[in-house]
Order: sequence, then structure tokens, then C-alpha cells
Amino acid sequence: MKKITEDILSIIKSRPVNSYKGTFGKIVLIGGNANFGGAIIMATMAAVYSGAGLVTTVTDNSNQVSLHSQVPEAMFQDINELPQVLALVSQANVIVIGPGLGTEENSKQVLTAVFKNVTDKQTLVVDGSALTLMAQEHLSLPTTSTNVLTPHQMEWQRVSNIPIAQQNPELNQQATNRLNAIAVVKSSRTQVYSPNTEPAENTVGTPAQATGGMGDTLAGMIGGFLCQFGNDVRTVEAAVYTHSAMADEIAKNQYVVLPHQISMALPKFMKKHEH
Ligand SMILES: NC(=O)C1=CN([C@@H]2O[C@H](COP(=O)(O)OP(=O)(O)OC[C@H]3O[C@@H](n4cnc5c(N)ncnc54)[C@H](OP(=O)(O)O)[C@@H]3O)[C@@H](O)[C@H]2O)[C@@H](O)CC1
Ligand SMILES: Nc1ncnc2c1ncn2[C@@H]1O[C@H](COP(=O)(O)OP(=O)(O)O)[C@@H](O)[C@H]1O
Ligand SMILES: [Mg+2]
Repeated sequence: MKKITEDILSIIKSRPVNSYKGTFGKIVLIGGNANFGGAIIMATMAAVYSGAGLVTTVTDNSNQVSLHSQVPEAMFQDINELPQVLALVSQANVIVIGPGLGTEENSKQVLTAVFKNVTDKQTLVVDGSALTLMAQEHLSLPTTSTNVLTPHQMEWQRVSNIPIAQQNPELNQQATNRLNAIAVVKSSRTQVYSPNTEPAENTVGTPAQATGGMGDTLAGMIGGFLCQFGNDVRTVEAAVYTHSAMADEIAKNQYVVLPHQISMALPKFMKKHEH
């Protein structure tokens, strides 16, 4: 297994002078039911602060005021207006679906419609409830888009059918080949799998990260990086490394690292490491 080390930060590129917001990608983040609004707000914050050019959040109506008070840079779309949601999805370079989405009937409808409508120029990041729904409803991933899955160990069990105790690199690689997706199998040392490629293991990270919303933040960061630095497995590895390296830095002086603190620190960290 390869190691993901500081070298991967070379993915973070200086911004060309001749650029505008469209240069840095359009991202749509879909999730946040009435109970889990925080999850999609944290993912949105991570996408905005990692530099995605134009960010739209599709969530339950009840989350609109909170979203705008936390991240005014993001646009809002009501998740229950499906035609408008699909119009936005068709314009996006990257779609992140699942943080706090929930597993209700309308969550399922949105997920199914998004899976049907993504195209070959788009990258789809599937996280949280979207992974759980995929497994429960036996939904196949779209064959058009580049797909990135970001499961924790239980979500990986649901999607891959490998019980947590039996998850190992060989079986994880076989499942990744079957799913034909990049799989970010999260743990204290997250592993990144890609079809028929040697997997890579993160070398940084801290138990100070073990708090709700940490994975939602990673999903938003992966989306933000994919918008700007190419839809390649190395871009995903760079986001995984950055997320944990930043947590390590913050944890030098803190017992617990709050997910939004990683997002807030992203612009400075990325400036320090731009190539
Ligand atoms: N502020 C918000 O709005 C937040 C909203 N969130 C959103 O909530 C939705 C549900 O996501 P979820 O991860 O909380 O629940 P679920 O998918 O049922 O998995 C938990 C089950 O799996 C088990 N488990 C075993 N190993 C595990 C492991 N390594 N890592 C994690 N779990 C592990 C675990 O075992 P236990 O902890 O009981 O030992 C338990 O039985 C999702 O959309 C997410 O985005 C959250 O992000 C929080 C902040
Ligand atoms: N002990 C730990 N050491 C390092 N990283 C951790 C640890 N515990 C959790 N993490 C990281 O926190 C994130 C948790 O993701 P997830 O369970 O999806 O959280 P949530 O859905 O609540 O946002 C992952 O990126 C994982 O690697
Ligand atoms: Mg999660």
C-alpha cells in the first residue's frame, strides 16, 4: 500500500492571473433534511473555503436562514423543487450528495433522479445518507460520471457487503473494482482506493477529529479540490491529506478539532502550500 504524504500537496496550484470564478468550478451540494442541516452547511463551508468558484446548496427549506448566516457565499435551492434541482445539477462540474440527506422517501427520490441525470463530464461525490440509501435501495452508481464514494466503515459495509471486521485491502480493492468508483474508506488512517490501482493510506490525522461533521467537511473539501485540481484520484488523496494535516496542526493546542475550524483555516493552509 502506498503512503499519502506531504508531497501530495503539490496538487494545490497557484491561481492563474487571467481567471474568474468559473475557472474554479461550479459545485452543487445536496443534503441536509430538517434534522441534519448542519451536515450540508459544514460540507458547503468546506467547499467554499477550499476555493470552489461557484457554490449552490440544495437542502430543506428550513435550513436556508442558517445556511446564509454561516456561508453567505453559497446560493440556496429548495430540495423539494426537483425540476430546479435537476437544472442546477446539469450546470455543475462537481456534485456532492449525501451529507445529512436522510433516508426518507423524498431523499430517495432526489438521489435516484440525480443518479439518472449526471453526465460524463461531471464528478459525483457520494457521502453519508446517500451511501446508506444506495445500499438499502440497491441503487447502481451512474455509469456516466466519475464517482467518488466517501464511506465510514459502517457505510462501506453497507455498500460493499464486507463486514467491518473483514475489511482489508484485498477485499476493499475487489469491491472498488466492482463499483468502478474511487473509494475513500475512512478511519483513523483513511485508505483511498481506485479501480485497478495500488491503494494509498493516509499518514496523518488525530483522534481530536473524532466528532460529528468531520466527514461532512471532508466531502465538501473533496468536492472543492475536484472543482479546481482535476478529477483524478490524486486530487482526492490531496484533500484527504490536507483535512487530516490541518487537524493535526489545530490539535497541537486543542483537545478536540471542530469541523468548521478546518474549513476556516483552509485559505491560509492552501496559500502556504500552493505550487
Ligand atoms: N450536524 C449534523 O447535521 C450531522 C449529520 N450527520 C449526518 O447524519 C447521517 C447519518 O450518518 P451517521 O454516520 O451519523 O449514521 P449511520 O450511517 O447510521 O452510521 C452510524 C452507525 O455506524 C456504526 N459505525 C461503525 N463503525 C463506524 C465508524 N467507523 N464511523 C461511524 N460509524 C460507525 C455506528 O456505531 P456506534 O457509533 O453506534 O458504535 C452506528 O451504528 C449522515 O447523512 C451524516 O452526514 C452526521 O455527519 C453527524 C453530524
Ligand atoms: N481517531 C481518528 N483519527 C483520525 N481521523 C479520524 C478519527 N476518527 C474519525 N476521523 C476522521 O473523521 C471523519 C469521520 O467521518 P464520518 O464518520 O463520515 O463523520 P460525519 O458523518 O459525522 O461527518 C473521517 O474523515 C475520519 O477519517
Ligand atoms: Mg459521514
